[in-house]
Amino acid sequence: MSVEEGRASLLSAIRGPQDLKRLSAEELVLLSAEIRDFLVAKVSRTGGHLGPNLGVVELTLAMHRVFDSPRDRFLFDTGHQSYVHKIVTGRQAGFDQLRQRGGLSGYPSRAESEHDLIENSHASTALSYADGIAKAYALRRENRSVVAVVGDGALTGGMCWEALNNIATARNPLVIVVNDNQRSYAPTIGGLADHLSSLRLNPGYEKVLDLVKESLGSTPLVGKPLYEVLHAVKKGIKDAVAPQAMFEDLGIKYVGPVDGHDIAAVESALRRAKNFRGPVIVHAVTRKGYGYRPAEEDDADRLHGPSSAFDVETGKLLAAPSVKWTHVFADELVAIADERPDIVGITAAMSEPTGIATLARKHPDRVYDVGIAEQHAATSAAGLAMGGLHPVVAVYATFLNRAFDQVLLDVAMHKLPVTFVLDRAGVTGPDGPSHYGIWDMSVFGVVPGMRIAAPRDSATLREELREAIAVDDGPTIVRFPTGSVAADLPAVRRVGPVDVLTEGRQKDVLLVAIGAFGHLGIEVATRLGEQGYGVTVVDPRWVRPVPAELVTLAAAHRLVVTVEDGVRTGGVGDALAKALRDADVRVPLKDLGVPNEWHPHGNRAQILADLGLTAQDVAREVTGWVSRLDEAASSTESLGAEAAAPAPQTKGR
Ligand SMILES: Cc1ncc(C[n+]2csc(CCOP(=O)(O)OP(=O)(O)O)c2C)c(N)n1
Ligand SMILES: CC(=O)[C@@H](O)[C@H](O)COP(=O)(O)O
Ligand SMILES: [Mg+2]
Repeated sequence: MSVEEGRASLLSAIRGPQDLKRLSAEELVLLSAEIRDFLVAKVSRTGGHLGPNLGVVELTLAMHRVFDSPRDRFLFDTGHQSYVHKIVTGRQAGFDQLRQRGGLSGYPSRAESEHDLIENSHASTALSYADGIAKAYALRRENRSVVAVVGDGALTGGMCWEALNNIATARNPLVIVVNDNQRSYAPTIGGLADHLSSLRLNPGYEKVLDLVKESLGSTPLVGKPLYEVLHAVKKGIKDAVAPQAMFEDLGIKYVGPVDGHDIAAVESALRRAKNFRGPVIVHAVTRKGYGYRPAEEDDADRLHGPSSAFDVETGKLLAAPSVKWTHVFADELVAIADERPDIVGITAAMSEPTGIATLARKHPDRVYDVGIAEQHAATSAAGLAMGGLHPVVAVYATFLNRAFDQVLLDVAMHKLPVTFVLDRAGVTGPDGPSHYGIWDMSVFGVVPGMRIAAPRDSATLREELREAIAVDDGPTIVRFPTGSVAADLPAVRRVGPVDVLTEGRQKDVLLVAIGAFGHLGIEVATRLGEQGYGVTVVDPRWVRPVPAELVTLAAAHRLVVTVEDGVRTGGVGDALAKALRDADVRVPLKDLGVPNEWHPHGNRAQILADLGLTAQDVAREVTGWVSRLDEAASSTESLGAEAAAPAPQTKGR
């Protein structure tokens, strides 16, 4: 059988993990190569997390050969590295629709498979889940293994250490596979990364220990003294060769480092871990993008997550480059930082994706990468502000959710000048519900003293970023969506902070188009204008607290409609409705936005269409509402006319 034929037959014969257990060492090597070919072939057409998954092929195969999923539970921290797990658990066919509406999720999905558990794509959660599950199995006396795969990047997240603290004292059997590929997107930062490299660079003290045991001969333990000698030797060796094996000092056994691409070595380590009756870390050293040269040579992020189809030969995206919201932000931030030495940037392990890297290239001493640690990012920003600087914290909108308390009490309560720039705000899409950035205008809108800006295009992004950074008595947020920036949309006039984008001859509808929905608003006004209705479209620019000028504008119209790329519950529409009530302005308000639900993966445009957030759908809705107002008005008029006219003569009563 040729290698190619050999390859073609192996993967196609894998229907489930049981099929892995009968493979020989040679077949496993062939299968690993075939899986890499499969990953590159499929992800090059759909986009997705290629680098992380190329790095866990052998690791995942070894896990499924040593343990028995789904009886034994597999937890993937962040979940972006679960493609191989999906391939060997019966989902190869789904990869043609990876991350597409109705297709395979890019993360574990309980709806897809009994083998999947954690669906949240936010990092650093797996060990907490694992601690809980292990406690449940202990209490229920269920003899099942819990295996958590956590990346070196995810380990920089605080929750991991909260979990390890508990795992150590709970002492339940629990296998923690540290997938140490030395990178998040960029090389993983911090003391932990240094510690892992110190462990990588030292021969595992287990190996040295084995050498000592061999040199002592296979003398059976003849009693306490010899055991104590051996144990003292082991302690000394550990201190000598793994100077800071902090995991063991925490009370968690450490196995490794092991070559994460050597299936036999990983299996051996996992079997030891499986048989160890307590918490154990298996430190697997892997390479992100392993086996695919364009990924291995990608200095930016080892092809961490190409957002769409790419050329297999080069790894380069096929889509023509466009100006992204992120680029506009990054350029303006550098311009501002050039003018103001007090401006510093913070990223949570996403320097390139958020544009902070652009600032770092110009002012390397004024950028801090805190690791995947958004809570720390917020409160260390508070510290930087207390120290006289104005930090700009750039994160994806969804990731700031976990730092609500820090934003509320460490930043806002102290009235500190920190600007949070939320990229990927609103409906995102391919990464599924836990990546939607739809909560910020509601959640952070309630923070006293917080001011939130939602630019509609490049010009307003630059302008509102400057306005935000100029605020020195409290926090600000500037939020914008994923993808290409909208074409500039000039205002016809400005009322306070509010831009009027167009106005009709009569004031039938005030359409409040928030953020990137400015163009949608203009199109809706055009459609309604064709039906004879006058629509004033405004962009508030600063959306929380809602500008008082919106109340005044509303009072002059028959109907107010708000459209926002965020949840309706507690959103801008809700806040404006409250403002109208408080001002006793009795104009009906209809708020359009994202329902407060879990929305599926797909692409942004499709999802917005599914939610009725298109110009055509909004125009149809508004037409219905305003024509009902007409009907009500005309029936009131006719009722009025009837009331004025003599009552029609009726035959005696
Ligand atoms: C709370 C949170 N912040 C940021 C991210 C974005 N993110 C996704 S994967 C990743 C890097 C993860 O690095 P690591 O855990 O080492 O996994 P690897 O990709 O190296 O396999 C980051 C920062 C996230 N998913 N969750
Ligand atoms: C899991 C992960 O890496 C996410 O943060 C996400 O995939 C980023 O996607 P985009 O940068 O393409 O929005
Ligand atoms: Mg990593």
